[in-house]
Amino acid sequence: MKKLRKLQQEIIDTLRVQPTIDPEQEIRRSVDFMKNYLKRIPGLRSLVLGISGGQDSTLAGALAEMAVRELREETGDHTYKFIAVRLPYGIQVDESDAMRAIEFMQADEVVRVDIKPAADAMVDALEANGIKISDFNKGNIKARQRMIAQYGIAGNNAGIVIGTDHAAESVTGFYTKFGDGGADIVPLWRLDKRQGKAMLRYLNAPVELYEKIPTADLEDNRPALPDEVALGVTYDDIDDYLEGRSVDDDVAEKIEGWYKRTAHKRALPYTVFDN
Ligand SMILES: NC(=O)c1ccc[n+]([C@@H]2O[C@H](COP(=O)([O-])OP(=O)(O)OC[C@H]3O[C@@H](n4cnc5c(N)ncnc54)[C@H](O)[C@@H]3O)[C@@H](O)[C@H]2O)c1
Ligand SMILES: Nc1ncnc2c1ncn2[C@@H]1O[C@H](COP(=O)(O)O)[C@@H](O)[C@H]1O
Ligand SMILES: O=P(O)(O)OP(=O)(O)O
Ligand SMILES: [Mg+2]
Repeated sequence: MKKLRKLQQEIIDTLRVQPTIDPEQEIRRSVDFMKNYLKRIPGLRSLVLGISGGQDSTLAGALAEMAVRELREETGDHTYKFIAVRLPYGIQVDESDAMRAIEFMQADEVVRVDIKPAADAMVDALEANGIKISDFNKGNIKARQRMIAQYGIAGNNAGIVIGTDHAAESVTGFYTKFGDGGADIVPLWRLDKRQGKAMLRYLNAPVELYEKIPTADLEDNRPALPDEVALGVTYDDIDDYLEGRSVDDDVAEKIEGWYKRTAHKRALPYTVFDN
């Protein structure tokens, strides 16, 4: 068998990815993590998460709802809740998927905030100062607007914000820094894309939600652009790499290129003590 690349092993160790998982065990692990976190910090009462209609937020939302439901039953405290947040930029073409996801997870509360007015206002204000905002840059402003909305809701509900970052996104830094990357707890961290899929399958989630093509859907000019097109590498290859399988050298180099370029996203802001 081909020996693992040195950086591949380092990445696997850093992101704590397992080559295989037992979906039931990993569901329990994430749910217990969220329950314990809420129990340990006095005053916290809610979990807040944006639901896009994609795979990751469907999984994180279903696990969050399980966590608060179990907490309510175990403690008798009925103030624990999960708030699902719809954050369309105007009209979202796959709105029905998002609502199907919310129905599947049986969210306690649903809040809807259209991020378009705020995102557009920010772009206009910047452009009024002569700063030309590209469509790509605007995409990151949309993602940060979603973060702001979720923190506004958390602040009003003794809540914390859940992030959906997982190993297959973390390795390429495929998220907006302080946008969807801005969160308080990340219950899917350690899992790759197919492992998340296996967990949704175990939970009997609607197939169309976990077989859906992953997209950040941030750009006006390229709506629903598949992550795999933006990245130039498939999730199957990323998952193989993270599970310690051998992949073609050009694939490994692409993944490692993303990993190195996005190191700053996986770190706290740098200080004079950093190297
Ligand atoms: N497909 C889409 O629709 C779409 C649209 C926009 C963004 N995205 C994805 O979201 C992700 C976000 O894009 P991004 O990474 O360009 O933007 P980002 O905002 O997440 O990160 C870039 C910012 O990080 C900081 N930074 C950059 N290099 C740094 C360094 N070496 N040290 C410290 N800080 C540094 C700078 O502030 C820079 O503006 C990307 O993976 C992108 O592909 C997707
Ligand atoms: N349209 C959306 N509504 C609510 N929440 C959203 C929306 N788009 C993205 N999100 C949240 O951001 C993360 C990351 O999305 P990616 O597709 O991985 O870029 C997603 O899980 C939602 O929590
Ligand atoms: O984060 P989500 O829920 O939008 O899933 P995906 O990354 O698969 O689009
Ligand atoms: Mg998505």
